[in-house]
Amino acid sequence: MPSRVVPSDSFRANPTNHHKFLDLSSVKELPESHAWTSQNNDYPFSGGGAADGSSETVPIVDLNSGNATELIGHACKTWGVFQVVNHGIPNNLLEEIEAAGSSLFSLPMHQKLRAARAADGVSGYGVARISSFFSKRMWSEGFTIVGSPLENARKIWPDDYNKFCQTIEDYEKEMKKLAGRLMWLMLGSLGITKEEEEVKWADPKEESESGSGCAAALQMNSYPACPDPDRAMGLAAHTDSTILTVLHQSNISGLQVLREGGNRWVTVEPHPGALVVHVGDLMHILSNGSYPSVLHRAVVNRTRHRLSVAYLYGPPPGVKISPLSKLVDQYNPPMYRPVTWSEYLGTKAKHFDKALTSVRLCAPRVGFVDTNDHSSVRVG
Ligand SMILES: O=C(O)CCC(=O)C(=O)O
Ligand SMILES: [Fe+2]
Repeated sequence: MPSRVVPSDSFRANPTNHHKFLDLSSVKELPESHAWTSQNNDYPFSGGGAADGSSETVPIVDLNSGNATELIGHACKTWGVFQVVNHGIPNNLLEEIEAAGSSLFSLPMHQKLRAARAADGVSGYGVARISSFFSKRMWSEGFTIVGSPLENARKIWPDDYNKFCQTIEDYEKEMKKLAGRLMWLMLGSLGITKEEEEVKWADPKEESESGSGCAAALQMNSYPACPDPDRAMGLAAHTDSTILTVLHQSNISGLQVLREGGNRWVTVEPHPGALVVHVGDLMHILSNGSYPSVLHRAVVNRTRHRLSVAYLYGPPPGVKISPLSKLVDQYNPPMYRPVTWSEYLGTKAKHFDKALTSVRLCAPRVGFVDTNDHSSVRVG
């Protein structure tokens, strides 16, 4: 279990479970409430991967390669996302977490609802957290774990919660190590080392047994097969409010990222054993705008149930995140004001796609493409 949890008040600020639950796996025709049109999203609705005639794909980085730092830095600058292989997470653990997700989401609705996320709660079963910003509903369900999964797992499986909890615990432990390693590779590529006083909070030595004091949450997502996938949206376009996110997707495609320039969605094709890494908004701030936080979404398909598990990695509570001073000089003033994770989550819950702009101190330099200005995304 992560020893510290995500500051929860800000999650509470955005109650999203007010919708009535619909058992998506039993619906034979797409209801109007779930039918999206171009008015619900300003970005090109179709496209993604080979179908659009482009061969451009999200970079895959081998963590064993001698130049992993450079490759990651380049991927972060140009895409804000990459896949990693040879990441050290055992395959059987990836299979186990997927099986844990399957066993949870395939339960009858009444059983999942025993752990429904309360309107003012942080953990549990419910609709996507960003739902309140959209007038149409998404074709997905989720289960959020902040801190121990025990309480909710017990509600769902009163006599049989151990296996689920053990898998979550094992997975989070491994993810924490990997996320820390990835963060240092990302920062290393910007010339930031563990010696820097400013990033001492991220140093594993700062906290004895369980790695750094960084906090995390686990988000399990389920996208049932959909009778009309071209008009449905699994998870609407967003950036993650994290330092970075490590995403495990089942071997069914659905994740798409907006390519720099903002006019093309590219599918992140599942690659055997690979994990997807997103640059989050807080890494964008730390890098003083060098690394864009990737805008992404999940689309659905007609025949197969897709699962994903996102490990949302952030700084310890109370730590102020601001552009690192090594990346700031008279020509590159700090683009953002300092924020804690909790503060930023509160801002995101209020301003959604305008959250980064709302903590911004100065506009990007002339000639610098602001890949993080998503304010043209129409919400709700
Ligand atoms: O299901 C996916 O591929 C994306 C999930 C995601 O973006 C999230 O949980 O933040
Ligand atoms: Fe995401």
